[in-house]
Amino acid sequence: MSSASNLTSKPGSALTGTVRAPGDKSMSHRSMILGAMASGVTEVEGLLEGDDVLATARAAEAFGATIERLGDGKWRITGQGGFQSPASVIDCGNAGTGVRLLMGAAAGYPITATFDGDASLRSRPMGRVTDHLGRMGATFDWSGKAGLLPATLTGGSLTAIDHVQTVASAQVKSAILLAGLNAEGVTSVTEPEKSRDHTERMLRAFGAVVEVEEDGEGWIIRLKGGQPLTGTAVSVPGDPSSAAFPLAAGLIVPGSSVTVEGVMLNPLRTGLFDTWIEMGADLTIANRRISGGEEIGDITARHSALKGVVVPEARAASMIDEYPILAATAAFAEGVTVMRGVGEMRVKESDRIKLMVDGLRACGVAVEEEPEGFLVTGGPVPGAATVHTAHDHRIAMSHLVLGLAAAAPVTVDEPDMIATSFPGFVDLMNGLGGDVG
Ligand SMILES: O=C(O)C1=C[C@@H](OP(=O)(O)O)[C@@H](O)[C@H](O)C1
Ligand SMILES: C=C(OP(=O)(O)O)C(=O)O
Repeated sequence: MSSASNLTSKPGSALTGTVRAPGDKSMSHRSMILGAMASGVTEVEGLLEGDDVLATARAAEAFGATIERLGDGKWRITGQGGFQSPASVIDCGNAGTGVRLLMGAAAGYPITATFDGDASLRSRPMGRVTDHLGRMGATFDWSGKAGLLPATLTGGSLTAIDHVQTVASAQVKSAILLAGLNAEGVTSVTEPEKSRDHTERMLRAFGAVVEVEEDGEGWIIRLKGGQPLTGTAVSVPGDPSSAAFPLAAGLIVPGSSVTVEGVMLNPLRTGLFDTWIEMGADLTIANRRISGGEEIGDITARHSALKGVVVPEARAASMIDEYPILAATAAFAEGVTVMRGVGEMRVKESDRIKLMVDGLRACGVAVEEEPEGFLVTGGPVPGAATVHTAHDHRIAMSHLVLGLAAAAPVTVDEPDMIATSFPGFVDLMNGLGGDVG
């Protein structure tokens, strides 16, 4: 039985068919923020209309942009070439990307803004961004504990910094680069391990010069302050992090064959697909093409006999949001899947290592927890559990997919959070033949 407070997936039927993944969440946030910072009109197609991005759209409006919804996924942003002080608190909801990038963007302007979010966002570390924005000259007032929302930012008169990343975080890099756009001097971010580069790519599309120097496994990104942005057209491809869920069902439910069209294939986002292929997945990518400055393709996943693997730690940044669904598929693999070097999972919407360990154990899967990782041993998956999701969309979707291939149904609590990144998830899965309700 479905209800507002839970959602259940039942095993039994194969999933077949072709679907489109919702628009990429990272690019959708960035299109709203850059569109609001720019002068003139930005037209976006394929925008993810998930709760996180809608919160960023409201924030962009509060900072002075005009935001219009023209149709499904089609939005127009008319920017004023800068931010003004908002009249009320900027509520970023559940979105780490939204709040961290907005803080970076706002820091460059002589304005004051208070940022807040839901209980999950209030528990996530903001110091990783605000410490560096503070070094550039922004100030933060914390109404509660320092480093945790809510926080009031006063920006303007920034000076460029050279920042060397200690964790591979695109949110930290992006916040610093967006602030650097309105700072005196050249801002640089050195990444010993590359993180997703959507901000750099989109800044260029809006007319900024962003220099990238390869440096061993990583790179150094440099941006001169004082560059204006000009509105442009943005086409948002399908989100690989969302495509992962129907594809995972295709791999683990017997008799299935699922195709997801138009999935972004930026190599800084496709670590999960590489890992599945190493596990023996029948995963094929067809029709590779360029759209909106990114390579995209149509991915087909067929039911496969998977084998456990050791996921290279260096791959973590390219699949950090995908470990929960990887763990769900690893539960059906022969042998052990080792996921280490993923301590960042503990500071996402929930402590995702703990939530996956608890959820998989409740479903009868053998799991070992480590401080910075976890190990899943595959085998028959009994299911027959109610899993606590701590309001985390990816924890919910991962266990619902697992339930489609388990021996007995799996229920998750608080399914409304799925709309954070994947509104329409239930209908999409059921349209393929799944039983989620
Ligand atoms: O920049 C982005 O759009 C994102 C970066 C990642 O976070 P970190 O930068 O904290 O690794 C990822 O987990 C998040 O879902 C989206
Ligand atoms: C971690 C995520 O998002 P954010 O950091 O934007 O809340 C996610 O979508 O899995």
